[in-house]
Amino acid sequence: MVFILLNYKTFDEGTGQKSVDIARACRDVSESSGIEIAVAPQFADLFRVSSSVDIPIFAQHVDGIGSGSNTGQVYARCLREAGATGSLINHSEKRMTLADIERSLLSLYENRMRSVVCTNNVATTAAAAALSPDYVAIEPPELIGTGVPVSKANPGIITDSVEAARKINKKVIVLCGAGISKGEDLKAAIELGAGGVLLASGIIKAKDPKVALEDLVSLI
Ligand SMILES: O=C(CO)COP(=O)(O)O
Repeated sequence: MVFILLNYKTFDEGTGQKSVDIARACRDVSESSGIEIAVAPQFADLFRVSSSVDIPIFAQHVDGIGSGSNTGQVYARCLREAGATGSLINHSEKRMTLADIERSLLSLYENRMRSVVCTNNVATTAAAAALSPDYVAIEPPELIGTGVPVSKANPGIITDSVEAARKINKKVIVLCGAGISKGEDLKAAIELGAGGVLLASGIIKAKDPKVALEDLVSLI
């Protein structure tokens, strides 16, 4: 089953009430297409979105900490209480050490939440797969936010990542991201062996996000 995860980053177009409007567009397109579309709004919008729209909601980051003296850190249980059912870990814009990635993953397992570990190349994909997250998302940093789709600019990084992850842990699903926005980008990603995509600006900053989402799923 194809999985689409929409990362809101800190774009104004997905901040505050707009986070709910975009989540509603995702729900509508998910219902009409039958494709799972999840959203990753900012922390402070998680509860707002989960209170309004019934789709899978991810945080953009989680720390591997528990209850206690951890001011300013992001606690998995609090994310779950806010309505999140999963989290990104190690996004290129929020890099972590391997040890911290593992701790964050453990905090998600403990709270029965889904995990997406982002990676920047084939070697880090293999390392992430060894930690058994639900998904690894390969995103070449140089293509993020460019509108140039990874599935066209660097298809080899997707096929090599899928192969590397499969060798280490067959259960891990590989997503890809960076520059994905069109139906042809998603179709190419699936043909290259990805289980779905992680994307942001092409939808969040589109004039009409719902129309952009309809295009994204149109060839699946
Ligand atoms: O970083 C990304 C998603 O997490 C990709 O961003 P863009 O879709 O804007 O290239």
